Amino acid sequence: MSKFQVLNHPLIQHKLTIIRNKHTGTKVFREVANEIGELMVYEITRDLPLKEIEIETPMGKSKQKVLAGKKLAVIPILRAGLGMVDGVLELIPAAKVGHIGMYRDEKTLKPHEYFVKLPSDIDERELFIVDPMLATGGSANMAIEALKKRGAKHMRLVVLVAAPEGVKAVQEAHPDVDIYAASLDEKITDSGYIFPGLGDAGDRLFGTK
Ligand SMILES: O=P(O)(O)OC[C@H]1O[C@H](OP(=O)(O)OP(=O)(O)O)[C@H](O)[C@@H]1O
Ligand SMILES: O=c1cc[nH]c(=O)[nH]1
Ligand SMILES: [Mg+2]
Repeated sequence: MSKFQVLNHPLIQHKLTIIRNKHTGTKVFREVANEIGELMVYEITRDLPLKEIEIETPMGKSKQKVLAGKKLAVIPILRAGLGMVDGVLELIPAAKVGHIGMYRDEKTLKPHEYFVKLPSDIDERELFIVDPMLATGGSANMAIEALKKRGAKHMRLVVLVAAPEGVKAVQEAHPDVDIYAASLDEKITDSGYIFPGLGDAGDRLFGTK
């Protein structure tokens, strides 16, 4: 069974409340969603490997730590996942970015894949799949399948708001994929939205409603 972890850092929780608020407009929503993405990646990269190199400080030679150069990639699930990418790249600017386009049928809630473009060495990279919302888990599961089909081996799913149903669905289908969320919310409503959630993340990010 994969790990599911809620990142309880006070800054993450405070910022999540800002974007949950229906009175928060597109500009602030976009800024704060990216900030949360950045903070979440800070929290989950604590296990990145380091190596020692020799450098020279103004005082003389010394062995010091740098990242060991593990290859990383950020994979936003379009559209809403785009709202976390810039935040992630603030901390890991050398990461490659792969895109997976997915939309959920409003009636059936079933996901449909419409675009996949990934770094060619996807099989060598540790992937951070980002999407603000994990509701039924259908979109995340289809994105993970699309990645695995193309050779991806190591990936984690990073979401802002998760519903219990979505966490269970991903854990059952992909026990090798750890899930990180800023919140585990109560439920999915009859219309397929997470409650209390934050509404339609894509529409709020891009102002399409
Ligand atoms: O867990 P699920 O039940 O699959 O729902 C979650 C998905 O729904 C939203 O995308 P949406 O289909 O609204 O597309 P958009 O990002 O283009 O708005 C969201 O960004 C997730 O990808
Ligand atoms: O609450 C939800 C569920 C799916 N997609 C969203 O954007 N919001
Ligand atoms: Mg949407």
